[in-house]
Amino acid sequence: MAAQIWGSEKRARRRREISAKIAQMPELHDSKPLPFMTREEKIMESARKLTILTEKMGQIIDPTDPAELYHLNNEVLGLEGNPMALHGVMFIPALSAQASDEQQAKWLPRALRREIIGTYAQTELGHGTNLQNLETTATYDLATQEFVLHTPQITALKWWPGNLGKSSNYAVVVAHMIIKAKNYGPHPFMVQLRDEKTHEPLPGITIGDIGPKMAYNIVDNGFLGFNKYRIPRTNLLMRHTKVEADGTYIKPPHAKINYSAMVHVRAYMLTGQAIMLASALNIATRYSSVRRQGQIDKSQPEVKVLEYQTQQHRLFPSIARAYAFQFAGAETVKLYEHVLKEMKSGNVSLMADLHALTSGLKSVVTYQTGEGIEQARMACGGHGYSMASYISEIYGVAIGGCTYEGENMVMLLQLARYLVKSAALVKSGQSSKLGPLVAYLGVKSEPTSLIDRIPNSGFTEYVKTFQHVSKRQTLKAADMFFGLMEKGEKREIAWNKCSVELNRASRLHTRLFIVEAFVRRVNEIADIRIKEALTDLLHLHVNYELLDIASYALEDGFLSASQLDYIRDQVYLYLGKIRPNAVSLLDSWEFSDIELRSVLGRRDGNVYENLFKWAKSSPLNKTDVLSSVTQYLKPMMEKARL
Ligand SMILES: CCCCCCCC/C=C\CCCCCCCCCCCCC/C=C/C(=O)SCCNC(=O)CCNC(=O)[C@H](O)C(C)(C)COP(=O)(O)OP(=O)(O)OC[C@H]1O[C@@H](n2cnc3c(N)ncnc32)[C@H](O)[C@@H]1OP(=O)(O)O
Ligand SMILES: Cc1cc2nc3c(=O)[nH]c(=O)nc-3n(C[C@H](O)[C@H](O)[C@H](O)COP(=O)(O)OP(=O)(O)OC[C@H]3O[C@@H](n4cnc5c(N)ncnc54)[C@H](O)[C@@H]3O)c2cc1C
Repeated sequence: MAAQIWGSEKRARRRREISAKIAQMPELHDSKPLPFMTREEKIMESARKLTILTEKMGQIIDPTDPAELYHLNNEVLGLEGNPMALHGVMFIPALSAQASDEQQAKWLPRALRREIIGTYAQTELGHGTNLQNLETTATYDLATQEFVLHTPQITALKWWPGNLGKSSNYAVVVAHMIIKAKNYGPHPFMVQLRDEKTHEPLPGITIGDIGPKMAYNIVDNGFLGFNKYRIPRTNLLMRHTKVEADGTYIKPPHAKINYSAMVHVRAYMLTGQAIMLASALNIATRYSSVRRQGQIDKSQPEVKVLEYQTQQHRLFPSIARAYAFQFAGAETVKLYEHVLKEMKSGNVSLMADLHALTSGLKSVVTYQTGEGIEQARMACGGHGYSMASYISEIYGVAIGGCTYEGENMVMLLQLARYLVKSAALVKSGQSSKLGPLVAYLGVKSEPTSLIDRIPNSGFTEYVKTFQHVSKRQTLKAADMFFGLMEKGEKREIAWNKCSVELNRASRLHTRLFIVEAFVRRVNEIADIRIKEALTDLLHLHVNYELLDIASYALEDGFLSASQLDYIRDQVYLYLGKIRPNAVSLLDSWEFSDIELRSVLGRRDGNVYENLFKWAKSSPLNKTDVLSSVTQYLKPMMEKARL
């Protein structure tokens, strides 16, 4: 099963080898539990480990393999981030995709050797989503052949970029490029921020940390202002766009090609989300098979809480989602790598499809991951609320994904644009022009679902039902939009008035894609036992998801009330079937105790003894009487006693 999760037997084996090596290297372990450290201590600890990794990484992993890098990162540095997180996740990908060969030769080896640390600075205090209204400017000075970066007012300060505050000395900065008074829109520039020897900010640069956040507090998200700060013309990233010495602008082959660093993270982050969801569920499911509370049969001893159907209903559909996200994520990364290769050789025809797909997936996956982790926390009762579970940290980090790389609602609306265009093709009889991901929009569906009548259809009837509801909602939302415009409403106003319905279509379309990716994977599996276990999980997934969106299928009678009962019964049936495999389905992800960082989720199940040990190690327990008591509470009580 680990081979299914991680993509191949070799990958699963490599993960085990890497974990085993790390287990033997105490210098790479947390020196104490992260929840007991201050933010400064955590950053220090993380930087300490980073320097060891820079020396020894080659002995542990293949540093050119993103999956191995990511595993090493999760084990050693953890999911709260690190002082170089953006260096690997966005700075290097931005240079790789957007810098010319010559620029790459100059900067990439330095970045890869870690001579310099970089980040990706785009969002501003006043604008993040709406890139067209970013305020930072890069004005070309023809006389000196330099760009002058400037922050015209406080709202134009770069705000949020990870590791910008304190750690990075370089950044890819997105600014509006102005040449001879003409604004060419946002473009990426390579900018040195700090002196390479002293790490002091360079003159003309105001920079710092934006303060603590809900999670991710090892990352120094920062602010940055420019005061007429000059960089050479050749610091504009020029793989796709060029500016010649005389100010001539050569436009890129696709208007949004400079957005590739965002698409990179959107494609890769799905796996990250699946891992976080599976981690939280691993903790909750292991704990649920240790925790005994109450009796189902009063004549019997207390049961493991995992025996309760409500507990299973709370956890198991999310286990299925974690697998589904992992499989959909693997497909998306493959597609992304393909499109990136094509883009490098000038073929940009697949960019729109990739953008639409990653926008929808990013939104649905982060939202449902957040939901699943929160349920996992509650499933652990009181101990879930303790930082000893580590679930609250996982939750805080995971839901950051609902916001970064494009706020979820906004990204769903991006997918909706693509769906509406596709609906227009269907309506104008041009279904043959639909791309493969939306081809179903042009296919006539049956009058009713056959889910309960052809139960062994290999999930075909389920897929058809998802297709039906997605198609219907897409065409309905598109009709609403076109209808408003026909009545004379301006396009943007009409769009806004339909946007809730449009986003519903985007979610349904994305959920269909996730189901299809799960079905595709299960169909490929040769090993009978693995196939059986995953088929059960897929049954739970399709029934649970369908129940969740049933109103869309009920309203036009595609599903009947009795079919809904059938679907509900299937959910209960598969909860019971999955119960014996539940812990194994999560243990198969092979998270080490080092990586999980959870007292509740330990592999050995020795929860209570370790919770007590953990509590005793709390800094508050270093002394029996705190100074807050001697200074304030004791005098107060004494005064009251007089
Ligand atoms: C050993 C230690 C090492 C540690 C490192 C580990 C390394 C591991 C390496 C690899 C593994 C990676 C694993 C990653 C795991 C994930 C971890 C996550 C870590 C957390 C990091 C967080 C970092 C966060 C960063 C950011 O948030 S950066 C800022 C992101 N900002 C946004 O996303 C802004 C959102 N806004 C937009 O995208 C746009 O403004 C817009 C909403 C799309 C609108 O754009 P605009 O220009 O205004 O467009 P319009 O003119 O309206 O036109 C729309 C038009 O354009 C098309 N379009 C838009 N975008 C694209 C695109 N990207 N591609 C193609 N087409 C695009 C769109 O479809 C429209 O087309 P139509 O008009 O035809 O409809
Ligand atoms: C943990 C974290 C890490 C980050 N790292 C980086 C980084 O490394 N580099 C970087 O540059 N940035 C980074 N960001 C910033 C991030 O990319 C932005 O916060 C994000 O893109 C959302 O933009 P915003 O904050 O402007 O939200 P806003 O756009 O102001 O969103 C506020 C609300 O307005 C709604 N809204 C906005 N526009 C529309 C619209 N057109 N239609 C409908 N509704 C709309 C949204 O849906 C939301 O409900 C990070 C953010 C976080 C939380």
